[in-house]
Amino acid sequence: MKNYLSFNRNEWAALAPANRVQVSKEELAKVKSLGDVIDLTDVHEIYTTLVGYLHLMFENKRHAQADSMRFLHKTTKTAPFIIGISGSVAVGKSTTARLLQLLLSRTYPDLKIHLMTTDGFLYNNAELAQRNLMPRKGFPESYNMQLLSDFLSDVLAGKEDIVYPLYSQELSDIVPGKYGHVKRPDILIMEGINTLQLPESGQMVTSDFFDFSIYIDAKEDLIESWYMQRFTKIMEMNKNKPDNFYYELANGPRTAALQLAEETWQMVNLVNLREYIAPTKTRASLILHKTTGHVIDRILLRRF
Ligand SMILES: Nc1ncnc2c1ncn2[C@@H]1O[C@H](COP(=O)(O)OP(=O)(O)O)[C@@H](O)[C@H]1O
Ligand SMILES: CC(C)(COP(=O)(O)O)[C@@H](O)C(=O)NCCC(=O)O
Repeated sequence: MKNYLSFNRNEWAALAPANRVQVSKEELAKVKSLGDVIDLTDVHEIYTTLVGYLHLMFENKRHAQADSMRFLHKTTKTAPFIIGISGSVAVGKSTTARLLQLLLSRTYPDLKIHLMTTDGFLYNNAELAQRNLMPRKGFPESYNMQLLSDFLSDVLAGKEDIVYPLYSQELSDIVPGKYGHVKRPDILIMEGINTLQLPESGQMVTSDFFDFSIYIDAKEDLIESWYMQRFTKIMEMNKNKPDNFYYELANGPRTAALQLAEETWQMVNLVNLREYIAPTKTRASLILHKTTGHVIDRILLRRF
């Protein structure tokens, strides 16, 4: 990894700017996905520096855009700063994304920050079944990449109100008739397993639109344990909701449910990680490496 600067926790924490944001345990509790505890020390030792660095990149882009427009004698709306977050299923992308949104908006209250996931650009289950792609959910061909690329073009073009489909992990499907709205944010955080993938043909890809990208990295067996824990938690939370995808699993034999989760990890998500997600790691501007207990132990920042 010659093209990355490497920092351990202490070295990274020492770079934190002075304007530290105060976040309470209660606020952090709202960020956690499913009952996990996020350590306040992570906020101080990892995220304060990260938020400061992202703001520097954000300001650089604003100035560069303004200079360029001045030179060209043009006036144009400022395009949003787009941050992509990538990594395996269950590595902690959405948790990190929510934490970044909270901290960026607390540190810079004048900025409008929108958070979204690329899960909404998966084909819905009926369409996946029709294309024989159900066992390939999450793989590149299971996403409508053209729709995602068109969506990002609209975001950068500064369209006023852009709609996008929403995915529900509890339904395990696209939510019919429900949409998210992007309304000219200053910063857009987009998380998803496919955010750093390259296209099969020459079309634009998500990373072409990113100003900064983060890859969350960890050992496979750790991610597997986080996947299994999350699966169990979602199942427990939905054991009384008959409309839910997890309802029958939660009310049947526990060993069968856990076996299904284990098989899904081994045959779908782990294969996807090895073949399509991990190879995109070295395209990221920053790699956050996690160890046991989601503790970030190394930060790699791309130099070129
Ligand atoms: N920093 C963290 N501390 C504690 N638990 C975490 C942390 N980050 C993620 N988790 C837990 O790990 C699991 C996977 O995280 P999640 O954000 O859902 O992953 P992804 O979006 O990558 O699929 C969830 O149960 C989540 O609560
Ligand atoms: C929707 C996903 C592709 C994305 O997952 P995420 O990174 O949001 O956890 C994934 O949750 C998924 O459905 N994978 C297919 C196999 C499974 O059910 O886990």
